[in-house]
Amino acid sequence: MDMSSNPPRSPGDVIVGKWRGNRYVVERLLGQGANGTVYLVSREGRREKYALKIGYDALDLQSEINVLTSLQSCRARQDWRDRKASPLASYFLESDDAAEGGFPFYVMRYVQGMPLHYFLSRKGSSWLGLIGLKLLERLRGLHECGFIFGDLKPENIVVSEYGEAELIDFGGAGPIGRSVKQFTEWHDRGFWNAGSRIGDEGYDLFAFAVLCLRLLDETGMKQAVRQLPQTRSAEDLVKLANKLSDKKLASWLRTALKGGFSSSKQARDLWRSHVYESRTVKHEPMATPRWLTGAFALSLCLLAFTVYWIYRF
Ligand SMILES: Nc1ncnc2c1ncn2[C@@H]1O[C@H](COP(=O)(O)OP(=O)(O)OP(=O)(O)O)[C@@H](O)[C@H]1O
Repeated sequence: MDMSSNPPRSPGDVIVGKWRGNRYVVERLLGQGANGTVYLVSREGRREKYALKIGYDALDLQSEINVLTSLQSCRARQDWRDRKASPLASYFLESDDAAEGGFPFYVMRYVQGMPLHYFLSRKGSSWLGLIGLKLLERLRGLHECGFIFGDLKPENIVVSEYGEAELIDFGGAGPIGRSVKQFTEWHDRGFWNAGSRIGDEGYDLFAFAVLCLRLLDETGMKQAVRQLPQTRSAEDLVKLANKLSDKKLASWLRTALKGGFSSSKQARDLWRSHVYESRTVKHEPMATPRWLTGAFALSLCLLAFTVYWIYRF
């Protein structure tokens, strides 16, 4: 079913699920991409907000829903095993067909925040250590469930005010071992002649390394991308990594670009010990500034003089 002709929804419109009967009130448009439109909605009569996606193509949307439901049950198993309630367990809420118009849609957790590149340009790149760690944790969880994310790029990462990073848009996600179905050139291993487009853990780690380079040296990336397709290689990216002042980060990126990590768990552990912990700002005790010592001495003299002046009379 081609759903590109679906009319845009306005605030106050109600989307009713034909099979499950839930009613969602549209609050506003959250965003529009190549695959669909996402609205901020609430369940009629309730306060919680959700994100509701209407796709342009029913088959594409269905495959996204399939990935999300498989992930959901895998995460439930992981949480049961780890005896914890992961916030990700409730990422996917439900899918249904609209009672009016018949188009399929799905409802997911509303991730409040801003895309990664906005966040870092506002707060500074020193946050990359923490956000990178969270993202690698998300990727590891996904890989453990047998999926790769595929289309990892700043636009598909939302960061909350406090630095909580979340992946959105699972349109490019698919089972490990299958061809990556959706990717963005800059982040794609195949584009850099650095490996196949068959999804494996290294594919996401490569895309993650490019993401870091893009965020830290956008100019260098733009130059590297201008190479002729046949001469483009991971070596161009390694050169960019070598120019970074953070040598531990550079070394992590080189390993990811060369496909040197045996798993995303190993990549995550190394990021934590080498990049995150060494980037954490250490609060050194501050030396007292000279002017403050001078001002203190002056006020002591003034006090002594005032005391002397009072007792003289
Ligand atoms: N769960 C969510 N919470 C908050 N905002 C969201 C959520 N999901 C999507 N969005 C917003 O909607 C936009 C479009 O959604 P999405 O990326 O899923 O669409 P797409 O058509 O698959 O995009 P693309 O062209 O990048 O593949 C996102 O860029 C984001 O701003």
